[in-house]
Amino acid sequence: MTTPLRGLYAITDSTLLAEGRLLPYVEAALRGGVQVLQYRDKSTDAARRLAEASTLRDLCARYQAALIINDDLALAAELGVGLHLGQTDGSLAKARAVLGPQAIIGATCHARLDFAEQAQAEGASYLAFGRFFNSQTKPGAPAATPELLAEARARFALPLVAIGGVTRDNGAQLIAQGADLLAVVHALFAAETAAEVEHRARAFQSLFTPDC
Ligand SMILES: Cc1ncc(COP(=O)(O)OP(=O)(O)O)c(N)n1
Ligand SMILES: Cc1nc(C(=O)O)sc1CCOP(=O)(O)O
Ligand SMILES: [Mg+2]
Repeated sequence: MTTPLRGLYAITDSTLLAEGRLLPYVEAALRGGVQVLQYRDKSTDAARRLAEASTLRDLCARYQAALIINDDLALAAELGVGLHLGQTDGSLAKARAVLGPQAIIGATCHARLDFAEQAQAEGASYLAFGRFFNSQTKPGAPAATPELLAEARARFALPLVAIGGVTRDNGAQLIAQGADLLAVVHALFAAETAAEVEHRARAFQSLFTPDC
């Protein structure tokens, strides 16, 4: 079954999900309706990264969500899952050749439509733009405006991801401007309990249903 590239896109954070929170918080997010999960871990502990990502792959499969690995083509290939690449994370065309035509491969485009053109030409599955708002997770990421999304929407048929300081309150305007997926770290996972994560995920998902 193919995961639809529309809805809430949760991204893990090794600080917020430390001390045993990774699995219960991610499972709560999946129960709440997360469609795509990105494993984002900047550490160099390859054994832990493999173990965690492998467990997340099985968890995502149970909820029919897609797992994406941030930055690490070798890990994505080993697990047979998707990959997200930034502008300095290696060749998208090579990743497409290694992972095959069905793999979900995302590309960071910041606020640059020319980066998006390039990513599309190299075989990207989705185009990620941001940061749209102040981000506690990545405060220094280049800024983008919601209007840029509308321009991208007019130009590209690929799914568009909006990232950076996205919350339940500001997400609707990004969807209105053309975002298919809202990528979120802090507003989802900076929670006291797993139950709160599930509640937040449902609230984000409701933005994508017509009756919200
Ligand atoms: C969905 C999504 N969009 C953008 C990014 C940022 O990627 P990148 O610029 O490579 O930065 P890091 O996340 O690697 O710090 C992303 N991870 N996911
Ligand atoms: C990993 C990442 N990349 C960004 C970009 O703009 O490229 S913003 C970002 C962090 C997103 O986390 P939060 O939802 O907590 O702001
Ligand atoms: Mg990266």
